[in-house]
Amino acid sequence: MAAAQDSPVYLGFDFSTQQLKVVAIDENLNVVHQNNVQFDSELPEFRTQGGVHIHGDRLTVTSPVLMWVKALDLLLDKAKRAGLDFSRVRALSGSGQQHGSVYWRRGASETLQNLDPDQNLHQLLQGSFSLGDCPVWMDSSSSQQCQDLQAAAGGALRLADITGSRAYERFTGNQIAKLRQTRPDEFQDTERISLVSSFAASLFLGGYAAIDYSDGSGMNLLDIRSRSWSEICLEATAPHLDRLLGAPLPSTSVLGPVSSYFVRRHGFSESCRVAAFTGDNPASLAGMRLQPGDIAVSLGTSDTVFLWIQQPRPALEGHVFCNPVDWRAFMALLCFKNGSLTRERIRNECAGGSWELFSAALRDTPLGNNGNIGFYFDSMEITPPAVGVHRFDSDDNKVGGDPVEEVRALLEGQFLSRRLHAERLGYSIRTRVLATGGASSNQEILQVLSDVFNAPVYTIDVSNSACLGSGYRALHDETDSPHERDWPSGEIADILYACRRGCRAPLFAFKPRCGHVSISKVSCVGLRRQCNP
Ligand SMILES: O=C(CO)[C@@H](O)[C@H](O)CF
Repeated sequence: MAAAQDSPVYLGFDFSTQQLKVVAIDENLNVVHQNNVQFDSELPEFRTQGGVHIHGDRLTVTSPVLMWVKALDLLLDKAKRAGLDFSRVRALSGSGQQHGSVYWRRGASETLQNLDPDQNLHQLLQGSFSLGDCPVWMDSSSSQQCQDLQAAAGGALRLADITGSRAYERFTGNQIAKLRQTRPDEFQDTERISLVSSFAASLFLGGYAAIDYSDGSGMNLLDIRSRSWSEICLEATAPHLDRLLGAPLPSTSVLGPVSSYFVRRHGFSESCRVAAFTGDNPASLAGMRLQPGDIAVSLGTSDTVFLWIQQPRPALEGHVFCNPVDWRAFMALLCFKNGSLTRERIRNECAGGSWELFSAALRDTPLGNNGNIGFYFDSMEITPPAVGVHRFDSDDNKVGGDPVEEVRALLEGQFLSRRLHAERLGYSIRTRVLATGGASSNQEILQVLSDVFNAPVYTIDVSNSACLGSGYRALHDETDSPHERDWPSGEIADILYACRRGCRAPLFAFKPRCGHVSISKVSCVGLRRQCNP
């Protein structure tokens, strides 16, 4: 549905691991434009694989910050050429892969405030970063710093109680500690540290953007109850770290108007507002408008299982973040590093690189895969901390070669693991599973998910809820003065919607304001196999 040419639009950006995406929505929440830049194929000069560089130690994983900057230049040009009129943009927000960190060189603030509209960002910011290759969420090289932080906090459980998580290698505080110890000159030359989300917001603001509570919860530095930096954690990480981070803000904050650079170079309106950016998973939670009892499964580079909770229950596994929508609430999350990259490897090896053959293999194999299952930790897994490929036959004997039908063995292993770890944390799946992320557009993969979780699976019309959630947040948080807004209570409207299999079934859609986003249901076949990965 094309919006009227002069009606306002709202932009949601997502700086994710493999690509930069944008979704434009109108006031009725209809998607009027979406676009993306794939890092590997469209910016080959950075020579990334899956958007990252995996270093020789197989533990250190980084991404070039200038690749993200150049991707934004490219994306804005692509969107403009495709006809998106930036003067209609009333507000924008966005998300970034969580935990990654960006190190602004001394003097960068001055550069950000005085960008020359005749040049692109990539040229203007060439010398603005004290560290060119940024640690990202796939890094697992900061184990020593994790041990040091846990010792300083009084143990793993104490740290989890303060920050929502025990120490994790990918969490930003431990990465900062490692950088200070191993790259002291670069660290000394740093005047500001951003998350990927607040780095992206800074580009649009023309100045350093605050870290929001929700994404800041993924640093092992923020006290999730007081929503302020934990003194114990800051002191254990680096001296005067609060000055480098700036004060955190509510995720619903409006940070200010877009910078004059975007007005003069890209035709944005001077009144266009920038709402706080947040992490990709918190943005997905906003985009999917979870209801109590829902559980969301994001099938992306990482797979995540997350849900909206009212009270924090930190544990030694999984994470509790401040809620991005309601500052009084929280969100629980489990992260599984071996997600789409592992599915793509098995697609390449067992289905000739074709998703259609991958899906056919799932259609042609029975639930439970005749007892064959596998756990594929191509790189060091986060949940559980394990590595390697482990296949089992129907007698639970470890088998070396490819088990019969490895495609189903992979998916049932992945989804059983996700369900088991969620239930171990007390998050039982009571109503429905909301799926998002790239793989959520594959019907056969969703069917396996539905079977394993023994619950109906719903998807939303765009497989990228983080972008959509950011567009919703831009629409909702836009205000005349930067202050915190409560998210509206969404209406659950009961609508009849032909699910993809043609049957008509009463489904729920959320209907914030006057629009609605349709969702489709994948029927639940029921679980016939229990296995303890
Ligand atoms: O580490 C994660 C969450 O804790 C991942 O889902 C990243 O956010 C992916 F970008």
